[in-house]
Amino acid sequence: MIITLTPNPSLDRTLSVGDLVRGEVNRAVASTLEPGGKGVNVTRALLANGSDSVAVFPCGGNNGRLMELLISEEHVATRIVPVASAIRVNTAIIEPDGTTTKVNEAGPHLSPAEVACLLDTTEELITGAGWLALCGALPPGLPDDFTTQVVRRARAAGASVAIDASGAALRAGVDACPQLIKPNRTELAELVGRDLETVDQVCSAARDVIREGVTTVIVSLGKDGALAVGERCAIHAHAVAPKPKSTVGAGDSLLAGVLSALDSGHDLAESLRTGVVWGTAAVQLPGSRMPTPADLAGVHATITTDLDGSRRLTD
Ligand SMILES: Nc1ncnc2c1ncn2[C@@H]1O[C@H](COP(=O)(O)OP(=O)(O)O)[C@@H](O)[C@H]1O
Ligand SMILES: O=P(O)(O)OC[C@H]1O[C@](O)(COP(=O)(O)O)[C@@H](O)[C@@H]1O
Repeated sequence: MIITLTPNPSLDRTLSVGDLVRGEVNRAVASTLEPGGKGVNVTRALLANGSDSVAVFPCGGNNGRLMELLISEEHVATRIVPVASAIRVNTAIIEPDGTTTKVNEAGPHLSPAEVACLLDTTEELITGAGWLALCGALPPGLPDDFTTQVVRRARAAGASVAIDASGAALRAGVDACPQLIKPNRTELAELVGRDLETVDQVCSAARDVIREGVTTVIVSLGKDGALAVGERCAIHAHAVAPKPKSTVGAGDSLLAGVLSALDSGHDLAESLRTGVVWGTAAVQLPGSRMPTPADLAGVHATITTDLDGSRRLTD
């Protein structure tokens, strides 16, 4: 069982446009509205592929009512913590060449009582679960050490912890030594405080984080695939997306695939391969739709431990 915690969920509006012109009226040629937020997406992907998962998140306001409706239409298993303020709407604008511009709202202020309820609800569910995935930005006003508190409670309950966050929240999470983090290249560069241009530089940054007490670092690299780095290994997996439609949710799908395989007892290489298949399948779906087994069937990932360290990364 994999529990996800999304402290700042969202309604995800994805708009496909012709070439985006700043300062002009741009007409959408297609649009989607989906329940979102990183952990919510991880649970959506897991459930769509037969893995057990429950999404924990705060939900309030008119946006929250719509979120609950969309979530129930998709039969997503949830433990919702009711809050007074409205959850956010995040907008992604996709141009014909795939360029994606995201505008993410800050999200609601949660009261101390609401934060305590979110922590207690999560703690109650993780007892007996294999993994807790703590995913996405923190809403305003939530202390950065929220991440640290979550990791400590999960470990005390015997669950392994995966974090997909950025900035100060990721820093605080790393300080509590989770089993796994899933930064993209930009997030890892921010964490270690230096630019990462090559495979070797990414591996060396991941090893710095591992020396701090994280067991595994999965670095998502867009069209370059993903790297898994552990204390004694570095593995690269890659798959081609011939017809990319939307990268929104690809990182969440990748993390879901990795956790699904790890939770089923697979080794790190097979788990990375699974994650890259799930991430690449998500890229070929509109909006933040999560892949089903039929979507995964056509994707084949290659995997290697013979890394081309000097290779410059493209994304
Ligand atoms: N254009 C693409 N072509 C093929 N695979 C992709 C592409 N973009 C993303 N992916 C796959 O999805 C995964 C997650 O995407 P990425 O954009 O790196 O994550 P994030 O959304 O967290 O920044 C990648 O590791 C890769 O496997
Ligand atoms: O919590 P953040 O960092 O603002 O990100 C939230 C957004 O990320 C998403 O989970 C998509 O994430 P990825 O594209 O990284 O997989 C959206 O559903 C959501 O709008």
